[in-house]
Amino acid sequence: MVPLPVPPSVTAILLDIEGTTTPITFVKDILFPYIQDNVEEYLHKHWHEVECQEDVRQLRLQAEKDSGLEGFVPIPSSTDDEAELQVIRGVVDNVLWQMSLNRKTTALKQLQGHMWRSAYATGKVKGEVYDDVVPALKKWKEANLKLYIFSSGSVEAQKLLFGYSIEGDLLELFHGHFDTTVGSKVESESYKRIAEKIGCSTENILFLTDITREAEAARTAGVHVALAVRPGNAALTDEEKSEYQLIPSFAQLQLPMT
Ligand SMILES: CSCCC(=O)C(=O)COP(=O)(O)O
Ligand SMILES: [Mg+2]
Repeated sequence: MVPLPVPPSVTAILLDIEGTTTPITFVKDILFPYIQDNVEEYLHKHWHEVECQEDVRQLRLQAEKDSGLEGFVPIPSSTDDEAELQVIRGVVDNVLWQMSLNRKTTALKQLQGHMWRSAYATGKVKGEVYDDVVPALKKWKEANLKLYIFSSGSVEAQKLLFGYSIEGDLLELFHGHFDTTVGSKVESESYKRIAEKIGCSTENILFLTDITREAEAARTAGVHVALAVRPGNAALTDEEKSEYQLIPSFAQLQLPMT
């Protein structure tokens, strides 16, 4: 295992989830099918609740932006009671359409986070993390590094995954969580905003992710980056392999003075 020295300027480690702390298969084979199988029932059950109506309002706002996209599925806008079933059907179809494209819209991610609550709370689902993750996070925290998550999954979804993980409640390891409300993961500005919110410079942050476009955006902002190479992640080109530091395991990161 080739050690990767953490630059001495780094005081915070920012972590992606899917493909970095957690297998892509957990998201694709467990979390997403849970939404696809339960979204219709969930909407019927919670339709008149404030939170659910706010989720639907956000999905409608997103749908207005998406109307020009190929295959776009609209959400009917009737308030008539009789049409309620049709509106719910429209929301279901819109959610399934967005998921078929693996969209990362904030509206979709908020609804998903709310839906996963009961899956985790009832023990139907437990958040998966790779074996090397918890020992490394503990070591980094002991070395006074601050640990943050940046995922397209909503902050609530992130907290559920780590709060109800196969390794127990891991939330105390993290100083904070960021989602797409701070901006897209493929835009440099998002990383500058995160640094501002943490109260540090971008060069004080090391971002670990499996996606080259995210790494590139972070690097452009002045953030240090390394690419997580995990089983089942998308294959990297030779150019990507030569351009980025690669880490198959968090154990590879070597802290200064260790
Ligand atoms: C943390 S919730 C489940 C993951 C999810 O919905 C997602 O879109 C993963 O995105 P990431 O930015 O962690 O790759
Ligand atoms: Mg990822």
